[in-house]
Amino acid sequence: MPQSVFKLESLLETHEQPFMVIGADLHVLAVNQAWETAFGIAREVQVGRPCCEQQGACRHQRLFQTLEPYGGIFEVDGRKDKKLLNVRGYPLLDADGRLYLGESQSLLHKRGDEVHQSGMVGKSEPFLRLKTQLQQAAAIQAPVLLLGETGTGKELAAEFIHRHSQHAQGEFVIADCTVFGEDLFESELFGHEKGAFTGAASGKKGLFELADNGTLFLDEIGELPVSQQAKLLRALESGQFRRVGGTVTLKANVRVLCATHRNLADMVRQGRFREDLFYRLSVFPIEIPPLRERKQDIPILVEHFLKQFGPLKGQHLTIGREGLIKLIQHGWPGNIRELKNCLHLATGLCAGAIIQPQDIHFMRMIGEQTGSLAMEDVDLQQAPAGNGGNMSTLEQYEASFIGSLIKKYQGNRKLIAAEMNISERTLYRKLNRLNLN
Ligand SMILES: Nc1ncnc2c1ncn2[C@@H]1O[C@H](COP(=O)(O)OP(=O)(O)OP(=O)(O)O)[C@@H](O)[C@H]1O
Repeated sequence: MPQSVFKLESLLETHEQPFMVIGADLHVLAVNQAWETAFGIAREVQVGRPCCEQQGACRHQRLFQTLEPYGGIFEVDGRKDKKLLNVRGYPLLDADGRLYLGESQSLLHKRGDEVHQSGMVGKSEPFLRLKTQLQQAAAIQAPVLLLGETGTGKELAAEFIHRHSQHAQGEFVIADCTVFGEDLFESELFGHEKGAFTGAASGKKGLFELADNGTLFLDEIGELPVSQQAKLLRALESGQFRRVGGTVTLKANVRVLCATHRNLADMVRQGRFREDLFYRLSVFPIEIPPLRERKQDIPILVEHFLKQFGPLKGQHLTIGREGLIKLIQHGWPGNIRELKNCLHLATGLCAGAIIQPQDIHFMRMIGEQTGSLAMEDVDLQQAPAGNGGNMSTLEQYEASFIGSLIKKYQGNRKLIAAEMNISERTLYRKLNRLNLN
């Protein structure tokens, strides 16, 4: 494996979704730990295998030809059974300009016994209020709209409601609305019959059917194209739908939960979200507070994540007092996901069994808030004393990666942003931060 890809592997580990890197020869180059856990296959077995059964006539092959990122729902073979995945593929370039394919593969549905067992952790006032609301939501049937910034735990909250509801024995099906373009939405949600459109070689159940007697979680509902919103509303109101190309009306007993990081009420005012669907979905709105407003949860979250990451190092990990203070002083724009990723990286960088300040690196963002909680409000009792040191390679790595794209595209930001699959605005911020302007 080329040296630069080897370095990428440590970045893969900060990815909480199953993630795979495929080479231009259509063989698997790397997978992360989340992938091993989701599929029950060790990386030693998977690395070096062909990318998929239809190798050569597959989505991976197409990406190497077109360089176009893709998204959608695909069926793949797991160790025990076939699994439905929400897939996103991106072209990746290493520092030497070599092209790879990175694919995130999140499981679309989880049976009761697969649903997150580790649960939600927290003990702050805002967290306990949230938990009470989630318990109330689980006890009734009303549609729930989970609101909150990215990484605050909306998906985990939806799982919590599912697990504590009367639908707990059914499936928990996750539909990521960001992958449904105009064409995909109807066939993915309601299914299609054989021959319904070009490429429909066989009939397929939709997510509504898969979630029968369970819960359908529509994540990022604010991203659903307006043209598709009426179709969703119709199905929610009648509880009935038809597969694309089908003549039979189907019914499914589904609890629907939605989440968004957007202000849907504003979107309604701007005509980007249907008012009738907004009222239908937001009967019980639940706001998930950002981490900066519940910093009292940081010590217990740190302990929780270090318990998960310790075994990766074969060690019981703790954090030094200075390290914990550094975490508490940060604003956490990426919320709990950012904290988790930060600790994952710190686990890798930490030389001993105690995480030190120099092991902790933040992704900096412009306009970041620091939070209003005073240090003395946070219980530091559990933190042992720490010591010092230095280092940071993550930003250098990012800078050299972007530098190679600047060279490749002669500074054309549109093309660079497209290749990195980020907005031009985000690229602009990164360039400023990394002094690449
Ligand atoms: N209270 C919590 N206790 C433990 N882990 C948590 C908690 N809240 C969130 N997490 C973890 O943080 C990560 C992000 O959570 P989640 O995916 O639910 O956020 P989200 O709000 O749905 O994010 P996005 O809007 O970007 O999809 C996950 O790994 C989740 O397990």
